[in-house]
Amino acid sequence: MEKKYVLAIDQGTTSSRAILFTHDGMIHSVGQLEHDQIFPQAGWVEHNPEQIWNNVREAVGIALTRGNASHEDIAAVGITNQRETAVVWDRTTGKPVYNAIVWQDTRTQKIVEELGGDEGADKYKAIVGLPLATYFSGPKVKWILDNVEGAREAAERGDLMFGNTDTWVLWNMTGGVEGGVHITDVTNASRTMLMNIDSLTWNEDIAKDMGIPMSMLPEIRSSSEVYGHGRQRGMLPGVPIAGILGDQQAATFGQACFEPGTAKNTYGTGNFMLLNTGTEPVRSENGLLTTVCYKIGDQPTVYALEGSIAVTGSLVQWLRDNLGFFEDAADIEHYARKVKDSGGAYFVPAFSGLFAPHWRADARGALVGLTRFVNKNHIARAALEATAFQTREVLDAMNADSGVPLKELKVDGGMVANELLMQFQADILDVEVVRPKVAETTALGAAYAAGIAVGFWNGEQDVRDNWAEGGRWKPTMEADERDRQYRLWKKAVTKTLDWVDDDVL
Ligand SMILES: Nc1ncnc2c1ncn2[C@@H]1O[C@H](COP(=O)(O)OP(=O)(O)O)[C@@H](O)[C@H]1O
Ligand SMILES: O=P(O)(O)OC[C@H](O)CO
Repeated sequence: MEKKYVLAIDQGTTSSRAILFTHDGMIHSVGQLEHDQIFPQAGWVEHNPEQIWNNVREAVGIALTRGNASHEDIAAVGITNQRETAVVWDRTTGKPVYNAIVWQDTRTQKIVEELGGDEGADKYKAIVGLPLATYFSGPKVKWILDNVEGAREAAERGDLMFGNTDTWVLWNMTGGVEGGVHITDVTNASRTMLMNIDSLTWNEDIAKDMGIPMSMLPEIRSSSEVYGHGRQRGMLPGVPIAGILGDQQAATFGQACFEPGTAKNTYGTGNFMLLNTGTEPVRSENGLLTTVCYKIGDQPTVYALEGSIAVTGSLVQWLRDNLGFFEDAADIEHYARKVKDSGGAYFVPAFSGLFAPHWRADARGALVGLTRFVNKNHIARAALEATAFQTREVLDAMNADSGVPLKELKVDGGMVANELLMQFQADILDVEVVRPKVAETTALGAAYAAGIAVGFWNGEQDVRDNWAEGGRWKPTMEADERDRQYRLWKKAVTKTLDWVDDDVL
């Protein structure tokens, strides 16, 4: 029977999506379920891995039903995921020993400082391409082994497994305790702080420093090959699972950023800009991460520089959920449009400290420039502008590292529906901003990786051919005004630094 679709599973920070894609890269059907955001204390963010797995299954069921499709129509499954979020589970019971610790969680601050010692944040940078920070999986695994009763002993006996959510979903899909495969791909492994960025193998010395037994670590594979098949009792019996990419790398692939010097920026819970740097890892001098972009089968590994911003869309959620500003995230545009500017207010959402290019765990959020003139509309606008300013900081770092200014920026993710933000983004960057027709590039990238592995697509040229422009914003702001606003933004950032003392969370 001829296969009609590739199924992508996008296990994101706020929801899990299942999407069936047709051969021309169009969406056929979607299933999507949100999961709980668990905040046990200030700075802590957790997810329930069992809820995530249940949601993934249900989302797949919905996508199949809505698409009037069965497993027999599906050529392959690709998995993409929120990266760094760490799950530790028991290989004999299949039960997580603790909730997943999410990438935004800052509880490992002390662990990170202790690991760095006199050498500080750059201790492992030459090996793994990353600064020591709470963001990455390794310190989160150490926290679980240090703090969950019996976990370290169980890990040392070889009973525990670690994975980002790609690995957790794949293990369950392929049978769980009944023979599930324990595998991750190079892009996810490059976010753990445990993988040597040049050799693409686990670094035993760093794992030892973090007290993580090697037996917990999944096998590292390419981003596009058959890892296993859907379990017989599941919804996808025998279907090859053939692609894994961290969600930001998947979006880069789905946006056809295959040439060195091409970049995309994804606007979701946070923002993540990736610049393809070719087949050699480039070390940043300006606060960016060196990461694996993708590896297709046995083709050469492609690397990227990444600027990760922790809080962008989640600031919109925060205004909605914590302050009750509006009912729906999209409504922010309605309020922001009521005013011509932010009325002098600048909102620096350093809720998880500041990520790229600052890497300052001691920062906390601040709303500055307030006068009695400022109202709800100005704050809504300042929140959107914060996303654009943070992106400018990252783009400046990328231009400085690469020496070649970016000509245009491809964008995707939930926030790019916001036209006001897109125009302001082009204005503040002084670069054209381009949105593709299919904005679900994350899921699409994972679908391509899987479809290429099984011959459903021939390769990168198919991805290029399917990419189509959906919208473009050109800069219109005067240079003086752009410079003035960006100068004030940078001043606002300085107000957030050095906030956290030992007795402040
Ligand atoms: N029209 C909009 N304007 C501004 N922000 C939006 C809009 N629509 C969605 N968002 C924000 O985008 C995020 C969702 O984007 P999505 O790409 O689905 O996120 P993720 O993959 O991180 O879960 C949410 O944080 C939400 O607040
Ligand atoms: O799930 P998203 O889209 O918020 O992406 C999360 C990133 O992978 C974190 O590094």
